[in-house]
Amino acid sequence: MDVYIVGSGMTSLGKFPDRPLRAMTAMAVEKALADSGLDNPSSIEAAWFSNTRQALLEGQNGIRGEVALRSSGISGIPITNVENACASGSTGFANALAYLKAGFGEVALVVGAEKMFFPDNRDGMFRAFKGSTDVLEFDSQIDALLSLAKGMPIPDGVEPAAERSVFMDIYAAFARYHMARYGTTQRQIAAVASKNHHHSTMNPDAQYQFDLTIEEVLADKPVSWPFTRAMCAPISDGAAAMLLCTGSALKRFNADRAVRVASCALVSSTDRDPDDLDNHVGRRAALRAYEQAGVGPEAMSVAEVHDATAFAEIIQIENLGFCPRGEGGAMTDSGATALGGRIPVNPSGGLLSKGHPVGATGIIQLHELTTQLRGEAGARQVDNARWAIAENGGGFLGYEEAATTVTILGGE
Ligand SMILES: CC(=O)SCCNC(=O)CCNC(=O)[C@H](O)C(C)(C)COP(=O)(O)OP(=O)(O)OC[C@H]1O[C@@H](n2cnc3c(N)ncnc32)[C@H](O)[C@@H]1OP(=O)(O)O
Repeated sequence: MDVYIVGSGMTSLGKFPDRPLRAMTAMAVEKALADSGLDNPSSIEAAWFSNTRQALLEGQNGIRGEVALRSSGISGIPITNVENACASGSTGFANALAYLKAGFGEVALVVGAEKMFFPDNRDGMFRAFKGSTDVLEFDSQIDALLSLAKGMPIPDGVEPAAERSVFMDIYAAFARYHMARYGTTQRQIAAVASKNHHHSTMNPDAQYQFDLTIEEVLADKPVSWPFTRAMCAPISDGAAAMLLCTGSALKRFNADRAVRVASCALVSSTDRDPDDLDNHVGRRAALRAYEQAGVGPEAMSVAEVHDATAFAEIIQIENLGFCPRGEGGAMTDSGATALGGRIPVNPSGGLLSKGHPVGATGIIQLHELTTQLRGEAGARQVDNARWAIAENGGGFLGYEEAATTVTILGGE
């Protein structure tokens, strides 16, 4: 059974100390409903609500979805709260898709909302990231990662930032491993950041809309070597919402603007050998999504990948099969992943520059791809976009993200 995206909306992203989670949720839902042509939510049969940190930072309880959606007039229907670290948005999407494909209903809503910026609680703001790891095994897992990275030692005199998310250290260790094994350079990692910052100058919803040259990225404040601040996703507030329906309900919406969901593969990490990148969680998700959709990487027109750090984009374009293993840095250097290149990656500006409100990110990526496939992306529009792919990863377990979703849209 085919499922379609028939309504999509997001808030602008940024640091909004005066904007509570409920207000952002209501803004995103209102936009998605308006986009779908519905003037009220009464035909929504089930909803998924993705959020990772309000329980930690605001003492909210476990019924965030029921609470936040009530002000949008959504109640009485099944509402499922989703927490799967930075992959929460796409996990909600995968579950809504399964519900529709199984025939339980015809119209479903997926919402991701996150409030991360608490200027009066900076310590808590950074500490909350650790909740997306195995906190009981954390020290031994970090030690294992650091030993993996020892082939590329941190240069003398480079100090980490005093305040940072633990994920910047985790991704830095992965990056150093990749540098030692494949010769990836810090400059190539900076090139990803420079490209994505340039893309975000064309995205009015992006948190940062300024250009940064590779030299400016390299000269920014060190966070965790090889990363500077401009190579790290920022602290962001924001929300996104999406209405999905089955083919049988499509006639109730504007079918011309509907976007088909071709596949969606959610997988979790394994105890793989650290050198066995053929079984990397991102690679396994990509292979499964391509198989379900019946297409391969060569068919893709545009991608949104989870660049929580600039290095992450390098390994994920390898996992998605856009280039051979180890050549993600060289592919970035070639310009193939920039707008106008062979396969533009993160035309939205990516997490690095558009922003990364973690529980909402998976849906924000799909919002961008929906906009691209509809031909409505303005200055950042990818020519003749027909197939689009998103990769959304979250948490840390073993030697990889704890969860990864790859979703393919379009093809009709
Ligand atoms: C699987 C996963 O997805 S894990 C990833 C989850 N997300 C994270 O872990 C978040 C990682 N980020 C961080 O830890 C922090 O944002 C840091 C350490 C990179 C930067 O923190 P700070 O130095 O405190 O910077 P701060 O957030 O106060 O920003 C200060 C200024 O730096 C600049 N800046 C911050 N981030 C960026 C960026 N990505 N690009 C360009 N400029 C930036 C902005 O001008 C910002 O100004 P603003 O406050 O008006 O927005």
